[in-house]
Amino acid sequence: MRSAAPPVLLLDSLVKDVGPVTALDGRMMRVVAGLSMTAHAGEVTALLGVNGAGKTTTLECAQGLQRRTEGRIELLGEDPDLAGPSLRARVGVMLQDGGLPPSAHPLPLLRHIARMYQDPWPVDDLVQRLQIAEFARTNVRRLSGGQKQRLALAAALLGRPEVLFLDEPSAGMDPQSRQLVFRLIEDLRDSGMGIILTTHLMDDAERLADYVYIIDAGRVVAEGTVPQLLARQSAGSDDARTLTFEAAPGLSLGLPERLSLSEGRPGFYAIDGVRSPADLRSIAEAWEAAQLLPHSLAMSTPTLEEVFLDIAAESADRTLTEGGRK
Ligand SMILES: Nc1ncnc2c1ncn2[C@@H]1O[C@H](COP(=O)(O)OP(=O)(O)OP(=O)(O)O)[C@@H](O)[C@H]1O
Repeated sequence: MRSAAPPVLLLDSLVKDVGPVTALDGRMMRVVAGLSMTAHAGEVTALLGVNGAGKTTTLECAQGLQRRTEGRIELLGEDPDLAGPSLRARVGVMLQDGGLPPSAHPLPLLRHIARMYQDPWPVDDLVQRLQIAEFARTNVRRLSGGQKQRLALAAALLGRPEVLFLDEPSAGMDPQSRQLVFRLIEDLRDSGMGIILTTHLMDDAERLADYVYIIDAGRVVAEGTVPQLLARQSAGSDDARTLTFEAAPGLSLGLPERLSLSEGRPGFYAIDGVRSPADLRSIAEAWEAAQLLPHSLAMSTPTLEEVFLDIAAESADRTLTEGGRK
């Protein structure tokens, strides 16, 4: 169940047109096409979508960095296009390209930004949590992508924001930096901050997100908690598993209808819909009837990546059908 408290961000039927676009003979292009979502305090809300799905544009409209074409936006209860500096001070933003001055050094930069706030987050604490000391003597221009991201995150947190926007937070990060940043995001969420992030990485969403919106062509095509989205793939049951095994190519098995056999690469099989030990017995009986002992076998639950690919394919089919009907 999602929190009953008012959302920290509400988007209602958001539309954003950009252009005029030369490739469209000077017409406008609809990048966000009626998108609705909410994000709550103490939760990580993830916008998941392929490159170009409209995630960054959506969040830039939400932050008041781009003007919407239509729809309603409430950020901490205010319209970001009409709000003054008091709203900005309650919102932290970490942009994909960092947005940091290239000639600055990390510590003076953080101290300078901290002075803009009445009660800033102590710089030393952020430096320690994000291990910034190890690159403190390097100017922004020479930092690696992951180091820039860590510095940008520290800068976004200095004002102790109530809402934090993160655009692709793990882009360019090595596994250690990613762990560091993810642990901090989890601590921030547990302390009650509302965190909204975009990503096209399923692992990031699976690890961090309390609620996921899957975005395609500027629209929400699926939403839910990660377990809810995974259950969707298993025909509504959280318990269904897939049994994969290797055997000679071109096999056919006499399985009950509820168990479906597919062959991916030749000789690599998957049986979807395995829900009980009785299903395993049916599979073993089918193998026995075919005098087959698999070379290897494994049981797994569907991954968010499989769900995402499935939803993306459904969405593409729908777009084609709708296009065909026009
Ligand atoms: N001002 C603009 N003029 C023309 N096209 C634009 C403009 N702004 C965005 N787009 C296009 O709109 C689409 C959505 O862009 P957006 O950056 O919001 O996607 P995204 O989901 O954040 O992608 P990524 O994961 O690559 O960051 C893209 O195809 C982009 O090229």
